[in-house]
Amino acid sequence: MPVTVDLNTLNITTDEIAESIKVLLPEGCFFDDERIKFIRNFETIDLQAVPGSGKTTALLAKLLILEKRLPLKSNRGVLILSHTNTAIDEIKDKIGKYCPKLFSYPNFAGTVQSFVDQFLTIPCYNNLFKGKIQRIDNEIYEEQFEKNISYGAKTALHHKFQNNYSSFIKSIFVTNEIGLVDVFSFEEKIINKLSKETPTYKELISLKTQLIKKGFLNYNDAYAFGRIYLEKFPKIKEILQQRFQYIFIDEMQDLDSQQYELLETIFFNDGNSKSIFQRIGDKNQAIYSGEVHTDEIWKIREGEDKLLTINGSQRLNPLIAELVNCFAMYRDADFKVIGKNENCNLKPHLIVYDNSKIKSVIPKFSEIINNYILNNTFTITPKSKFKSIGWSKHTDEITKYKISDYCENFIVEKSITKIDFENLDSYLKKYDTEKKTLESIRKNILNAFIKILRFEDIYFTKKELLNFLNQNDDEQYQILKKNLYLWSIGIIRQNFNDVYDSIKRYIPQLLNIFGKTITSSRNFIYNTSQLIQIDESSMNIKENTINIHGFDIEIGTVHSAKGETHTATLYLETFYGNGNSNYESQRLAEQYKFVDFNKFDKKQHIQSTKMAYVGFSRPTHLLCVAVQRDRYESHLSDIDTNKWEIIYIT
Ligand SMILES: Nc1ncnc2c1ncn2[C@@H]1O[C@H](COP(=O)(O)OP(=O)(O)OP(=O)(O)O)[C@@H](O)[C@H]1O
Repeated sequence: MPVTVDLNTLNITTDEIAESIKVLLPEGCFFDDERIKFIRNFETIDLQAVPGSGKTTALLAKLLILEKRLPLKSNRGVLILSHTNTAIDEIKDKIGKYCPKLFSYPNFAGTVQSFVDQFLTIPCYNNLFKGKIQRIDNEIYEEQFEKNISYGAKTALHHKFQNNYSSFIKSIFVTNEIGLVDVFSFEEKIINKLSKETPTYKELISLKTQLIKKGFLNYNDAYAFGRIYLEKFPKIKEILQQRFQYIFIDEMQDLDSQQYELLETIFFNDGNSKSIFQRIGDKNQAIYSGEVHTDEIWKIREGEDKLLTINGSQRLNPLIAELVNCFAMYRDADFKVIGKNENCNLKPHLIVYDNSKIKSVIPKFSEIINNYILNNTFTITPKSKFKSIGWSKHTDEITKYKISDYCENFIVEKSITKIDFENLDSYLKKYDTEKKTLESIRKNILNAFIKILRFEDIYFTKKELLNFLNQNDDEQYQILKKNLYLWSIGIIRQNFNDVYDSIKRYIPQLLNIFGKTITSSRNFIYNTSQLIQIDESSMNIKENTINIHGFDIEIGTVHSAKGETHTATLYLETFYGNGNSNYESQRLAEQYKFVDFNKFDKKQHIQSTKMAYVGFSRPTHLLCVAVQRDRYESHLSDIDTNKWEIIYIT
């Protein structure tokens, strides 16, 4: 018999909760009272909880239940936001097939960036310029900037900003009232030792104006237009509140300040919003985008019942949870990471290696896992994930450890995340080898074509290009489709050179459709890439994965593991920052000894503790941490062996 509850909870029944449990949780698991309280809550609140507490899972339960109440009255919608496309894809993967309405109009599920682009930036731009934005993309923006800046200004700016050149060119914006301004503050851009009278400063104003007018925006510009839109057309706030009745943001801690302010302004509106706005995450896990947030961006709502928490981690076992607890940066009076996963009771393992044995660390991890599989401590299922993670991908000095020192095959940019390569040849080599589908090769060839077209001042997305040909030139459309198929097959069959030659022969034909010939794209088409090796055998190897004992171990950054659940995690300590004490075991030696983090005045220690907090909190069964022997002996040798298993590689 369904039990109904009060109106604020949308009358969610226990049967509906039970149904969501069936979809989301392993056999025998359930949602306890705290989680049910959140699932049933449809008011403006924050949910803050420790890693693996099931925040995302509880949100999914709420969404599954909401699906049954769609469409909402007055055709209002549900807005689901997260930080990365991967996070949104995971939400869709898990509940998409049960929620046909939730993922279509008038609802919207996407990244914060995509929401801002679609609902603020594009309409604002159309309104102000009556034209079309070509692209909102950092890479294409930089490409256009480089193409149009004079040699003199470029040299002066490179000299001035050196490694910060790329962030500098994305930090400028132009307003009619002031001229060159900072893209975030809208205050006049003062550049040290570059007065407003210099040709370079003047060129910056005209170049930036020109790029804006042509519709080449970077991600920061998108927020600037968002802000302008709200200022010029304040009614838009109400329109968006009316459009979306419910807003859910997962991984809230990863928002940067522009995103935070914009969403607050629209959907909280100083408490006067028509929308229900729920923010879900864990402040202690704010490590997004390489820049670890050290300031507090997420201000928790004031007032009783505005903050919900759920206690206990469903992912972590009590021994791992006790360690993770020490790395938390923000802790209220009753804060504690409590491990509720009783499936496995392994202590965290410390792998202590001699310098010369650094390459044996990941194989050792594999061996440890294998032994636990052999003695049935844990079993492999299709969902099992084993991963080695570290913070630093780059260090300036070769003596300082980064992820690739542990595994020389580690590729910093995985091809699946990078769609912009050096030259045409690299597009043909670097397709998504994990999927090994014709589709991923076809996409890459099309990406190369739209880049070539861009070089020649023709701007299309892949879809737009195909639609254009389909509608305007059926013969060429059929030729391209057939070629794409043949080239993709050719690449799969490893006929790289034939395909490469055939594509080079076809390009003039493609450009000819638009009345163009090969000019600015020449180097891109004919140069061969230095960064990649043309090695036929590499095409069948899964990138950043090794397999020693019959199961895959992924290798990645701590950032890449955010939100993930692993069966076993190996945390590789790496060098980060300037000065001394740059490794986790140096900065956080006390926390390895189960002392709560307390270096609140040290920026780099704060960064390290957040990294370790995220990284150490991934596994359900086994956590291994790799520490080089000298650092172990000078910092950690007195750690409690009742709480750690120590394994030496000498
Ligand atoms: N009520 C539950 N009972 C048992 N297992 C659960 C429960 N809720 C979630 N889990 C499992 O716990 C793991 C972590 O869940 P989830 O990813 O939702 O946590 P999270 O709080 O969002 O994590 P993170 O803070 O790392 O983003 C998953 O494997 C999930 O299936």
